[in-house]
Amino acid sequence: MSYHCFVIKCGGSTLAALPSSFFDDMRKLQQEGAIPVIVHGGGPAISSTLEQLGIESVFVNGLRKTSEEVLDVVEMVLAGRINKEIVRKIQESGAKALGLSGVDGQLIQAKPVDNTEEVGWVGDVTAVNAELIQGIVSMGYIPVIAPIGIGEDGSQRFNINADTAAGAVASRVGVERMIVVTDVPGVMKTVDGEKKVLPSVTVQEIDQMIESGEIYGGMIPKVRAAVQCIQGQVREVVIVDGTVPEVLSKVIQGEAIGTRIVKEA
Ligand SMILES: Nc1ncnc2c1ncn2[C@@H]1O[C@H](COP(=O)(O)OP(=O)(O)O)[C@@H](O)[C@H]1O
Ligand SMILES: CC(=O)N[C@@H](CCC(=O)OP(=O)(O)O)C(=O)O
Repeated sequence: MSYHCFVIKCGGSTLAALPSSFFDDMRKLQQEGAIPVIVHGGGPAISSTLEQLGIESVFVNGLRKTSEEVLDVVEMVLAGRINKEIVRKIQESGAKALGLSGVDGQLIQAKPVDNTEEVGWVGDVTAVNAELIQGIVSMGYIPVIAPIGIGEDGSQRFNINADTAAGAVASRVGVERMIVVTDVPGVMKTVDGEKKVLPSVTVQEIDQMIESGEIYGGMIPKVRAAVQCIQGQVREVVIVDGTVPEVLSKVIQGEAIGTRIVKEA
């Protein structure tokens, strides 16, 4: 795939806070020849809809325990409301967007995770229909992908963590870069009693920080997906705060922003 193609993972933590200028920046980059592919989350919206329905949210190691009932809500919220909200915002900026979930065109094929008895219908990605993504971008549309996977038999749906899904799409489409947009300015570490954003982290530092508990919760699947990506073709993964003005352009221009996870020399 094109050298200029990049995956943007938009976290549910920050979607509502993303200013319209974020989407204007995306349109500008596309006009300049970059090719954005979006994979989005929506964890908080799923949890609040479940709460309205009187269903408790349970997480096992950061993954939502997904019963058949929960899976219906996950698909409804991610592939429905959240996906269309992002499509609308991109269209409002003047760019073309096409929303789909991993079920459509068998975009994200998945199999049950190993600890399925604990977490239920949560999936790991087995294949990505990269040709479909290439087709959509060649027509000038920005693909907006909800992280629902489809099993090999074509009938079973799976709930996939959005960071994991974004990492798999980035690796398998063979993009240059993945930008993880979230609600913190990057991977943070307390040094001499002061919380600082790390400009870059190595795979070894990531392992140590998970071990020590300095990286926890929702940051764990992000750094794990980043590590997986950079072991393939992806050159760098950058974790940034989506509310920083022109954050996408800044990352692409190589400005010192957020936390970069790059291949070690
Ligand atoms: N070392 C760390 N640096 C920054 N954030 C961290 C770190 N460890 C854990 N976190 C948590 O990870 C959260 C981001 O993950 P998450 O809430 O799942 O976001 P998203 O919805 O964008 O995927 C941050 O808000 C923060 O609470
Ligand atoms: C298996 C699993 O945990 N899936 C996630 C999918 C959404 C997601 O990952 O959203 P964020 O990016 O906002 O965290 C969930 O059900 O919440």
